[in-house]
Amino acid sequence: MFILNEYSSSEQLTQDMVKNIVTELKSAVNKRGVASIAVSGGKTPIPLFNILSKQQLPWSKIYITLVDDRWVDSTDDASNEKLVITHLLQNEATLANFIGLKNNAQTPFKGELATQEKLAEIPMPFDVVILGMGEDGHTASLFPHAENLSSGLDMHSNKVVVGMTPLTAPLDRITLTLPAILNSQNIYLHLVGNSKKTVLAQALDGKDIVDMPIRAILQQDKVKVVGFWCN
Ligand SMILES: O=C1O[C@H](COP(=O)(O)O)[C@@H](O)[C@H](O)[C@H]1O
Repeated sequence: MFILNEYSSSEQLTQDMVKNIVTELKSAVNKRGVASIAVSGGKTPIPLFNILSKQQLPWSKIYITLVDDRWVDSTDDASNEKLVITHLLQNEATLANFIGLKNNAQTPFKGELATQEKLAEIPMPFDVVILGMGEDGHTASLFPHAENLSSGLDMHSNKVVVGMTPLTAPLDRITLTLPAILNSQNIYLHLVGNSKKTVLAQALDGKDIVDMPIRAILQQDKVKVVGFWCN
């Protein structure tokens, strides 16, 4: 269940994604009193965060977490938490409830349980999960051929997060597991650039999830996934 929306400008793409996110979060607050969203890190979502942060929403009823983070301090430039603090938890969105994935454990593997306990505060299912994709076919921090990938993909593990040591990128990570990502009303895949479109075509063309973990998102039938792409 994957559809791709293509845009001729990044401004149009951002506007449309923001419109969809605002609609879903407002409707969730109206229905259950609270809403939740899990966002990606990386460079792609920065313009989206800047505009989303200015929207009039009942932010104090909205819970925000990350789909993944590098196991670094939240003041480190490589931290996705730092990115969210700098670009999303600003303007109107300073009132939002943010729960990060990093804790004080020495490694993400040792920190899994404490993060899972923190995340118990988040209203589930997520109303929106925003995913990105790396040029190696990773999404969140589900990395191709990583030692712990099978644990992240296990639909019966009862784990919300797992540690991950990528073979194709630096730094240990913590990531939402596949069942946690799929426990969402909406999944949006945010892609910018021609090279990401080529990688997407490769992902749609094959079946091996260990080669390209994004396939576990694109080729499932539990949740509709909407792609937003522009060059
Ligand atoms: O490592 C990561 O990369 C992906 C893609 O990042 P981008 O810079 O190409 O947008 C991102 O979705 C993920 O959250 C991040 O940790």
